Amino acid sequence: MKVFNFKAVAAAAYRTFSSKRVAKPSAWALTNPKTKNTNTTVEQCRTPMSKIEWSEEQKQVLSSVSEGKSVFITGSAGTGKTLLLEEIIKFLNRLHTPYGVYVTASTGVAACALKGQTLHSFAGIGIIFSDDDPQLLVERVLSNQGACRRWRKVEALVIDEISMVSAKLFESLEFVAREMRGVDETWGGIQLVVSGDFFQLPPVVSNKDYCCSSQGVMYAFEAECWNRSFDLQVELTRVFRQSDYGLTRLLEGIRRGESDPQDLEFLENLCLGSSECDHDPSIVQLFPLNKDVERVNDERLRSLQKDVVVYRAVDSGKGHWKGNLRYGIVPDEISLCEGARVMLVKNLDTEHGLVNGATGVVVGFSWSLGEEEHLSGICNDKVLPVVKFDGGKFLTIKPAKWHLMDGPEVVACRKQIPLILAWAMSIHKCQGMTLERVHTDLSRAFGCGMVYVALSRVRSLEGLHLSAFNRSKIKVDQRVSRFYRSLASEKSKEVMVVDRRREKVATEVAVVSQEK
Ligand SMILES: Nc1ncnc2c1ncn2[C@@H]1O[C@H](COP(=O)(O)OP(=O)(O)OP(=O)(O)O)[C@@H](O)[C@H]1O
Repeated sequence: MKVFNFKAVAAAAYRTFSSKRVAKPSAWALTNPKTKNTNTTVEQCRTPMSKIEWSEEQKQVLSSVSEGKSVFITGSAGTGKTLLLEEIIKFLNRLHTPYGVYVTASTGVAACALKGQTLHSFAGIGIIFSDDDPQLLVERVLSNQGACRRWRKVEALVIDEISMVSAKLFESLEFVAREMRGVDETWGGIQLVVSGDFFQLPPVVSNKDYCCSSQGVMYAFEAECWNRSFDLQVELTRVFRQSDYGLTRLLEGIRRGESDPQDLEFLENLCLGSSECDHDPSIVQLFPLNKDVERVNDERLRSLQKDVVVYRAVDSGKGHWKGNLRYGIVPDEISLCEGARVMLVKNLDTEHGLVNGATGVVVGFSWSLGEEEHLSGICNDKVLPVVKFDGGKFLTIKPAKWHLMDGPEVVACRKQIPLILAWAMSIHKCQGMTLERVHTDLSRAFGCGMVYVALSRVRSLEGLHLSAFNRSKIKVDQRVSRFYRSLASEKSKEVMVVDRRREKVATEVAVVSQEK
C-alpha cells in the first residue's frame, strides 16, 4: 500500500513538474530539427479511444496515396501509423482489382493484425543471406507459381513494421519486382505503402549476416533503392496513445537517445515501488526473452492448482501457407483454468472496449451449447471460457478465425480461442500493442529500441511499473538517428520552400494593392 502511494504521488508530482517546466513549444521548435524532442506537443495529444480525427499529416498521407504515390509513413509509437494503414488498405481495396493489393508485414503478429501475410510468404524468395545473388532469388520466385502471379498482378504493396526488414531483403525485393514485371521502373512500377519506426526493434539477422551488416548496411533505409522507392516520406508527430505530455516527452527522449537526465532519474525512482507489482497478477510483465515469458506464465498457471482446459488450434489450408499460421499471435495450444490472466487477441466488441489487447481473468467455463461444431478438434471438454474483463464486462469467448490471405483469396485459416495467457509477454510480441498496465525489468533489455518499445506500450504513467531500469540499456543506433535527422531536415526545407512561396505571394499581393 505504501508503495502504491509512492508511485501515485511520484507520477502526479512528475506530471505537475513536467507540465510546468515545458511551455507550449514555439512554431520554431516545431519545425527546427535541431531542437530536442520537438516532435510532440501537449495540445497535439488527445484522449485515446475517442473518435478518429485525422491529423494534417495523416491527411497528407491519405491524399498522396489516393494520387497513386508511394509513401513511407514513420513516427513514434502511438502516432497512428497502424490506424492510418488500415484506412489506406480499405481505400486501395476499393480502387484496385482483386489480386491488385497485397498487405504484408515483417512479422506474423503484425501481418495477422492487418489480415495480411508476412513479406516473406508474399515474396516467395525463401530465406535469404547477405551474399545471395538477386538473380537466384528471381529463379526461386519463377519456380513458385503463386509467387509469380502475385508479383505480376500486384499494383499496390503494403509493408508494415519495416524496421524489422533488412536492407538486403528490401533491395532484393525491389530487384525481383523489376525482373518479374519486366518493367524498368523502381519496384517495377508498384505503388508502395511502407510503415514503421526505425527507432523500434531492428531486423533480426543471422550471425553470419550480422558480421556483414555491422560493417555495411542493415536497415531498409540503407538500401541503395530506398529514396527512389518513395514519392513521400512522412514522420507523423502527433501522439495519440498517450495524452500526458510529460510521458510523451520522456518517451521521445528515450526513442532518440536524447533523454533529459531528470527523466531518467524519474524512471530510476519509479523502480523503488516495484515489489508490489511482483504480486499483482493483473499487470502484464514484459520480458526481453521468450523463455522468461513461458516460465512466468507456466508458473502462474500451475500455482492456481485448478483443473486445466486445453484449446488446440485447428488449421486448414494449402501446404506451406498452413505453416505460416503459427507465426501469428494466437498459439498452437493454450491451457486455461479458473483464475488465469488472459488477453484478447481479436477485436470482439470495439464499443465496449473488448478489443485486441484487452485483459481480464477467466472466471469459469460454460457448456458450449450450439458451439459443439465450432469447438470440434479445439477442445475435448467442449466448454468455453468465461472472462471477466478489467473494464468489468463478462464475456463467453467463442472460437475465432484468423485468415491468411493471398490477395483476396483465403489460403489458410486458423481456428482457436482468441486468448493468450497474459501474466507475461515478450517485448518483441508487444510491439504495436497498447497495454493498460505494464510491469518490466529493463535492466536485462538488450539491443536497440527495446527499452523504448517496452515503455511506449502504456497510455499513462500510472500504467507503468518498473522493477529495474538501467540507463545504459537505452540503445539507439547512430545510423537510425542520422536517417531521422535527414528526414527532419528535408521537412524543414519543404517548410522553408512553402514559407518562401507564401512570402512571394504576399509581396505580389502587396505590390498589386499598391498599384491599385
Ligand atoms: N487520427 C486518430 N484519431 C483518433 N485516434 C487515433 C488516431 N490515430 C491513432 N489513433 C489511436 O491511437 C492509438 C495508437 O495508434 P496506432 O496503434 O495506430 O499507433 P502506431 O503508430 O501504429 O503505434 P506503434 O508504433 O506502437 O505500433 C490507437 O488507439 C489508435 O486508435
